[in-house]
Amino acid sequence: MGGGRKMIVGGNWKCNLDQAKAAALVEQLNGMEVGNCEVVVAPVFLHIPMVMNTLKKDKALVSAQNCSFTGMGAYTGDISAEHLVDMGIQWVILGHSERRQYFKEDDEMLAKKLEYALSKGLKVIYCIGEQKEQRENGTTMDVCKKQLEGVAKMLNPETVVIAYEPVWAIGTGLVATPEQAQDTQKSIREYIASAASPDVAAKIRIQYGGSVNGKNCAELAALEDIDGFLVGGASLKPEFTDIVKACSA
Ligand SMILES: O=C[C@H](O)COP(=O)(O)O
Repeated sequence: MGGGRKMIVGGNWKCNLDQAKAAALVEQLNGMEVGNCEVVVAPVFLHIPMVMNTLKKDKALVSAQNCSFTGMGAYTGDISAEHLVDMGIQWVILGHSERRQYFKEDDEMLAKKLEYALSKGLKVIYCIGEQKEQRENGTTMDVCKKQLEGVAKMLNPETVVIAYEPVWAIGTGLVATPEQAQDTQKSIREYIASAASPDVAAKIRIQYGGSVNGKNCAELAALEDIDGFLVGGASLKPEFTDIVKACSA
């Protein structure tokens, strides 16, 4: 939390929850204190209309977890940015490591997705982060720079949030130490200053993601270059409201 940037917390529900559980979670979210924190939650596509109809907009907005690199057309199984906009959705998560790993989305495709989504007026949480062996062999920033270089000129602080998610920390309980998270996010901001501009770097929000929970969030939220969180597992539980609270001061 630093530089006058507004904190933003995302709840990425991934491919989880049936309708009844998603509805119960919305009920909890409707009671949370958000203060000055911006909150978005990303249900599975099929649940988005229900969540949009029941989630109070002064608590959280709804995000999609992905969208196509194309517009509408003959692309079986895909969902375009135009569909999201038509549904009143304002946010989309792009480049999550699970999309990179299981669906083979590479930097080139993700740059196309980002460009297309932004051109249709969506706001984007754009995910980057290194694998375990890359952390161990000291190439974390090489990886993050490579993931950012093709999109650096598209980084508008009004419409893009970066989510730094070390892959080894996702769903493992191995949260990055405050030093690892702060040092990496500071370096990411320095890279953005050189690849985009110092003004963009100062204003763009960088979330941390990877095993954030109700207990470790406060220490991480206090760090200069952490502007919120992208939360997976804990976003499905009541403790998500504690994470938002830690970012709401
Ligand atoms: O999008 C969220 C991240 O993948 C973090 O997931 P996690 O909080 O379950 O580690």
